[in-house]
Amino acid sequence: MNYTTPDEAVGVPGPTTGHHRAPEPGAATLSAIDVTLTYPSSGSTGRSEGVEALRNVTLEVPQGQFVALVGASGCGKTSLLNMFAGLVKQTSGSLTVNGEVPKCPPPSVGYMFARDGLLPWRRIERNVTLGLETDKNWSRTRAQERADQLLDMVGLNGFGKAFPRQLSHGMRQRAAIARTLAPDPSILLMDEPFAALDAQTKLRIQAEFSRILETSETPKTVLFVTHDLQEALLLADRVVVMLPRPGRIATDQFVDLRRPRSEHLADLMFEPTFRELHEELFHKLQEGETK
Ligand SMILES: Nc1ncnc2c1ncn2[C@@H]1O[C@H](COP(=O)(O)OP(=O)(O)OP(=O)(O)O)[C@@H](O)[C@H]1O
Repeated sequence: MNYTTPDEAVGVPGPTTGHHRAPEPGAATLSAIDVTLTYPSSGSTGRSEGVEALRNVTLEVPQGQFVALVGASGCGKTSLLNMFAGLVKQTSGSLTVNGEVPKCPPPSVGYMFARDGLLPWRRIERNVTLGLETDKNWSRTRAQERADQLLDMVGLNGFGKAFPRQLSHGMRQRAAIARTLAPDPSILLMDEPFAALDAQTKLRIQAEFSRILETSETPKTVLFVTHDLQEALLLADRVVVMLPRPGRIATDQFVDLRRPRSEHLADLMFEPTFRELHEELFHKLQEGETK
């Protein structure tokens, strides 16, 4: 899999990047140019004015790149993901996926939430094939083969006939990864997918996920929301730090750690580059909290 180098990254905004090329609207796989999102006022919350969730956000993710979004609660990370998924429309600015206004559900996009979202009455293999059932290109036999292959890939060989309740949390999360990958989406939008896992399981699944991306036949473009700065640095090509009230981008940092990451994920966090980036971005996040 090819990863875009910092010089190839398109229109990376922010004061710390040193990239000053003006972004071409729609050139990247995921493109948000000067996007503002204000949720309308709601009588139920007693607010007369709307909530400005995002202000003047410009974010371009070229094909095959992995971008992690980090930032305090309420800085608009999920809102941005939802806009790329076609679930929410921006108030102003331009936002495209593969050069087009995102539809819902957008083709070639896999969306994974923090909760595994598995259907409890379906066996694991039938959860994995869920997204293939309405697609005429997938016969029942091929879909079953795909489920077997993916369950094997995420280390759940032999658990296809189990129900979600019979699996541990980490196993269900891995099944959810398999389900997200089943239709082979070229774009992955992931909202804290590993947040609820214990540290050891998380590291294992992160390495597994990295390996899946590294060995994928087609390049995957990933936008990944996390509160975990370590996770962001271990997995991503770029880490984007967002600040709240209103949500905006503070820093867009290229992560120059060696690849493939999956082989030595646990070791990377002891490398000087990792520590320096961690410290720098940690302070950025802290600054945001205190403003
Ligand atoms: N449907 C909605 N209607 C009104 N306001 C909303 C809606 N969804 C989100 N908001 C507001 O928009 C802002 C950004 O929310 P969002 O969920 O995008 O932030 P976040 O960074 O993902 O937060 P967290 O890290 O806690 O998940 C918050 O102030 C939130 O209250």
